[in-house]
Amino acid sequence: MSDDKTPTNQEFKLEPDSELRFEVESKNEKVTLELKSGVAEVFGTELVKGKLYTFTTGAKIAVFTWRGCVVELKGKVDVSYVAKETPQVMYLNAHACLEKLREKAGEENSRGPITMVVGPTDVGKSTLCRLLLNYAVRMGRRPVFVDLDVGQGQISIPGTIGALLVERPASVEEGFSQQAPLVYHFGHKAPNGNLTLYNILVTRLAEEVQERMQANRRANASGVMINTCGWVKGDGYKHLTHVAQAFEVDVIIVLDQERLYNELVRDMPAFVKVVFLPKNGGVVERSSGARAEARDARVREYFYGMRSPLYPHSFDVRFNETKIYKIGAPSLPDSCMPLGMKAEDNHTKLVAVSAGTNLLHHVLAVSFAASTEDDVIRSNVAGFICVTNVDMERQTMTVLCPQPRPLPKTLLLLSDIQFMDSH
Ligand SMILES: Nc1ncnc2c1ncn2[C@@H]1O[C@H](COP(=O)(O)OP(=O)(O)OP(=O)(O)O)[C@@H](O)[C@H]1O
Repeated sequence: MSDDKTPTNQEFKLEPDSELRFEVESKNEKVTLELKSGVAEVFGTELVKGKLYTFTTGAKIAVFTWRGCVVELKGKVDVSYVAKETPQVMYLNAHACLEKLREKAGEENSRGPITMVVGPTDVGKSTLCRLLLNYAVRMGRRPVFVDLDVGQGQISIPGTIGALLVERPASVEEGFSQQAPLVYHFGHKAPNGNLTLYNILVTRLAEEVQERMQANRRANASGVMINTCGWVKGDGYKHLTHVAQAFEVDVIIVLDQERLYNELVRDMPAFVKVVFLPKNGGVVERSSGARAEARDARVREYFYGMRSPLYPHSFDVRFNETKIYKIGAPSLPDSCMPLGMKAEDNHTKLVAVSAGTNLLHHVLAVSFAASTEDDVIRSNVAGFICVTNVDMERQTMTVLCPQPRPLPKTLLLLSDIQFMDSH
């Protein structure tokens, strides 16, 4: 293992069935990867020989080869080593089993496998979803990717859940293409921020995904891959069983935790296949600081792009031109609630938010709901804006917005997610 942090220009010869793992940690660092010969892939996406792939600070990458290859890394990597022991063959077997179910679904014109990947934090759930989706799409499938991880998800920004039709393998550097995802606003970075709302949104997303799949035969036979949060104990476990029920899952892949595996085998109906897979030893544990940075980076990416830059607009909006709401009022004991209402109802209550400094640096979701008459909670969102300045004297706020003014005349939903625009 090398972690001397000196600039490197290293060539690695990888034996079949091994992987090169590396991390870029230093600030403002760029590392390029090039496949010199042989065949290799990064989380299921094949590398193109001679193409330079650039990775920046925070990247934790594994280059895996089935048949052997030579790769070169240029730049300062903080960690780089070759691992011969990986669970890749088991992951490939899982893919082969899913493929069988897809073939059967194609022949019978029925629904392909609905697979959910679960496990504690930092076991490689997102990476396994990406790998299995990439393998599926490389076989000509069009699976749907559902990301329920509101903290470290791969679709849209933190504080949301969403779905995406995967039509091509993920880009090695940028992940899956974010064209036209279906996104619901949750507003918290963990499901326990409002579990009642989270479960409602999961049910809503499941219904919508099902509907859209029925209209697309190829996607229907390809099935769904669901990524979940690493919250697996107590209420966390209950929320997983809710997801399984809402999506009517066929397969649950449990990464790393035997206890969770046994609980699910015990509690799931017999037709749900619960499979245990070991985690890849290369998966990197992330501190809460690193998680917060990753969330920040996702919001920045939403507004400013990643490799191909985006140019968001910044303009002033008068307070009286906006309708801002928040979902969920503070909890009250049942005894304090009006007759016939439960404390839970408060969690889904739409509360008007008066504009002021309370909005500063907050992300606001632009809902498709035009008024409170609509089903605001269950409406998906068109996009996001961020409040970068508040002027109480002029009663205006400055917003960062992907589109030029004016803001659509729909409701704005306040999120707990904050973003400091340092551009
Ligand atoms: N084989 C590997 N070698 C090196 N790094 C890896 C490998 N597999 C995954 N990683 C990295 O480890 C980190 C954590 O992986 P991942 O996000 O898949 O875990 P997770 O279980 O989904 O995490 P979370 O608990 O946040 O949902 C990611 O940065 C990923 O790029």
